[in-house]
Amino acid sequence: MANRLKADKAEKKKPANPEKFKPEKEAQVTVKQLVKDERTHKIAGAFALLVSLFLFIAFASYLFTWREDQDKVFRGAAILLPGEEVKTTNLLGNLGAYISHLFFYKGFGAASFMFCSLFFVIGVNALLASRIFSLWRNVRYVIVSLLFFSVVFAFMFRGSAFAWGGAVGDMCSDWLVRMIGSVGTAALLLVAGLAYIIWRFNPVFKAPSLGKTKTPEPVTAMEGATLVVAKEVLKPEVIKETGNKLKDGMGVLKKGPKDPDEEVETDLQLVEKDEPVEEHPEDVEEDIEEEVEEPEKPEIPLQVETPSVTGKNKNNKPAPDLELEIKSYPEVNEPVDVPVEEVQPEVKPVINQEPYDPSLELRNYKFPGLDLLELHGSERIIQDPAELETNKNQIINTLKNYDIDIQKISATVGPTVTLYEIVPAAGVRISRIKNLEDDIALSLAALGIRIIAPIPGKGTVGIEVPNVKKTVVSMRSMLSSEKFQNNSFSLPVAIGKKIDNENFIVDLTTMPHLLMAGATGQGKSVGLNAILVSLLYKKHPSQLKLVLVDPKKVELSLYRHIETHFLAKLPGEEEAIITDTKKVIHTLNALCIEMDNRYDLLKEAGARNIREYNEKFIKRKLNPQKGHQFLPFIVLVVDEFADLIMTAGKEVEMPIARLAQLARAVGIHLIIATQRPSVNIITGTIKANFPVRIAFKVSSKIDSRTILDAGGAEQLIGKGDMLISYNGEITRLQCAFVDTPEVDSICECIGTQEGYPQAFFLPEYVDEKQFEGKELDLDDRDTLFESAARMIVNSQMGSTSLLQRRMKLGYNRAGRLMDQLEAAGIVGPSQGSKARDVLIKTEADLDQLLADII
Ligand SMILES: Nc1ncnc2c1ncn2[C@@H]1O[C@H](COP(=O)(O)OP(=O)(O)OP(=O)(O)O)[C@@H](O)[C@H]1O
Repeated sequence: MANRLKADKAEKKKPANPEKFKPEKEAQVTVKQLVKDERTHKIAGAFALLVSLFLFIAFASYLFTWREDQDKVFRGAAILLPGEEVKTTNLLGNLGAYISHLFFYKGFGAASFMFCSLFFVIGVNALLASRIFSLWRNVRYVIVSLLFFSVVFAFMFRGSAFAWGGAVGDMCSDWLVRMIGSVGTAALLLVAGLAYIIWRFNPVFKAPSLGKTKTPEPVTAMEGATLVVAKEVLKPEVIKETGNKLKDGMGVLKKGPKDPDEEVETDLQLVEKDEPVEEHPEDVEEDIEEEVEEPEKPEIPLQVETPSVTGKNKNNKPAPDLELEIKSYPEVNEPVDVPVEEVQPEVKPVINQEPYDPSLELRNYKFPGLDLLELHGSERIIQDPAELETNKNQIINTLKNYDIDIQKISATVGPTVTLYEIVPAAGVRISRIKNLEDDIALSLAALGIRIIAPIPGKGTVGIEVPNVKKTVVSMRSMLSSEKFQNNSFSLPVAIGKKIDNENFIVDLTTMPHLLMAGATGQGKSVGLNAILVSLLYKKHPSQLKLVLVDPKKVELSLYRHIETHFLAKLPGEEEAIITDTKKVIHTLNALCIEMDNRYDLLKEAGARNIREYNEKFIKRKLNPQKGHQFLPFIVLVVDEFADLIMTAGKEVEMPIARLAQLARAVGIHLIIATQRPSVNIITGTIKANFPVRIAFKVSSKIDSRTILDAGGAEQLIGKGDMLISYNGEITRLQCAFVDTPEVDSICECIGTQEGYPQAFFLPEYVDEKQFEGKELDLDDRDTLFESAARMIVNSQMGSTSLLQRRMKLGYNRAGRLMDQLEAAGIVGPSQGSKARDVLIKTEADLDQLLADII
């Protein structure tokens, strides 16, 4: 890799004559570079494996040939000299016999087989250029086992001619017997063996219950309890080991940097896996520190972190609650049905005292299973030590060219990019690095480099470099995560993964609206699908209604199957998914009416928001006869907002702005996407009302500023790489990926189940302009005149707002109807804020009156 670096430099100088590079490149390789070269490591690895095999065969053979060869090998290394006549019977000849003799007879006896495992571990790690096994833990095991087993064997086979315990075992065993006698030695060895087993496996001992004495709950009930107990009774270092052990069980190994035993000897050692786990995003974390060797070109240690899924386990100590998260992982493989919170298994007669159950009408509704989603490739983050090393060196050298020295550099490997976090040397001003941003990006010359100087809240500089091999973040792994399954969010949406692998799952109600922009083909539609799918996995049809606007006519059409379950539309409309601009205006205004109506309901109920209102309704504190009803959340999704603004301008912008300002409290949330993030589309009004904004890759810095008020989105690398501005912070995420066939099968799973008789109706919106200037004329009665009259007579309440709510009308139309009812003599004149008197008392009288005037 060092050669490659040099070659790169050479290329820059003499691009015209590549023929000449090779000899030059070869000539410049120094011993140090050779030692660090990955090819050297591989050769060393292969050699170590060979040694392991050699020892194993020689040792095994020694078990059978030692007697014959013993007198020959006693002659020492001389038997290895050329011209020596001695011939041993070991399968690996004189060398095999001599080495076995050294290890067995003069060393550790039969325990010497442990050396084979040590060389095997070294060989595999070096050959595969990754830390398949933990070297230092193996070294520890080998040392302990050599000592323990050599003593045990020596003690057990004291009279045997074969060197079961070797010289070391014999010596220790004899000493112990002299000190504490045979019985004492046997007891000590037994206790030591047992102590190790307890330490390693932490078995649970249950006391037999005595009579009626209450014994505490067995801690074996769950692993978590075991860990807690272990933590209480063990020393800190034991706790650490236990934590590691438990993690190891899941194929994850974590190194504790503060343990001097575990200081790492090489420059870049990244992932350690005891057992590879295929399908889970893993927590792998390491700290690697190294001394600065040469003052002129400091070797700066690179800390590599692939932090925990929660991202909180950054100090390399076993996180107390980590185990719980890990325990939830296996569910990734299995279909996990989203808990059906409000669906009751049995049909119970509705008794007024019982809480109201909004899901009762579709009580057999089954939430889609996770098996409908796919795992797109392995979720394991791919770390290439060579890539990390090259990038590290390039960053250090580039900054050095600008006279910027570095104190420390660490790397966090994310699904798409790696964040190199730099602590500049004392005296280097971060603003200097900021000013050199473009030059540094140019020198690093990789597509998609983003420099964050400084990283908010830290005195460090971040450089994000795209990974050569990127990991797709599957929707399935997001939705099966503990954080998604067990949150109390009203509208949970799984958006993607942060660079530290933490799942970015947020409550849409807290956003409360979302603006998404990005050039075409960069992952917007996938992002919208990810949000919609998250909602469909968590919400019952009674709790959520979607208003889908799709001027492009293709992106959201998949959702037409769930019309009678989840979609809302204008009464009288055929299609639930709105594609026509004129209808969009009607729909937006209908949503405004719905919002006003909901505000009226909330006011009457004395509730501050939809949650309080629904709680009261569920507790049957609100009278449905007075127009109260359970209010589902409504999410409006507009895919391609630009088309609408271009054709309808203010007519679209105004209701959207009004909804964005006011609709949150009544449970209406907007998600708006556009591929043209220019200032005439994302106007000041829109921006001011959408505090949470997502940018996929855009074509210019100006576009990025239009969306995020900051640059950066032009440097993203596409395919779901995104920046989200949330709570005033800009975070880079890899958007969760859900493919069209997956969305299709989810919609089909929902669509084939029993739904409501029709889609959820939004209030009717009639363009008020059409009534303007018209005389009140009973011959020109509103089409709803008769039903309005019946409703008023039945309820005996001459209230315009009741008319609005029950019949889902706008204020103007309801007012006009009321005037017509007055003209017909059904209600009395307006009495200010009080309801009008109803002059017709029975339906029979009304029939009479209607017959007269029609
Ligand atoms: N999160 C993701 N992970 C992996 N690949 C992705 C992701 N998002 C998008 N892609 C890839 O990019 C392609 C384009 O994505 P998508 O259709 O969402 O783009 P778009 O921005 O909606 O485009 P348009 O505006 O033209 O509809 C997808 O087909 C997929 O191959």
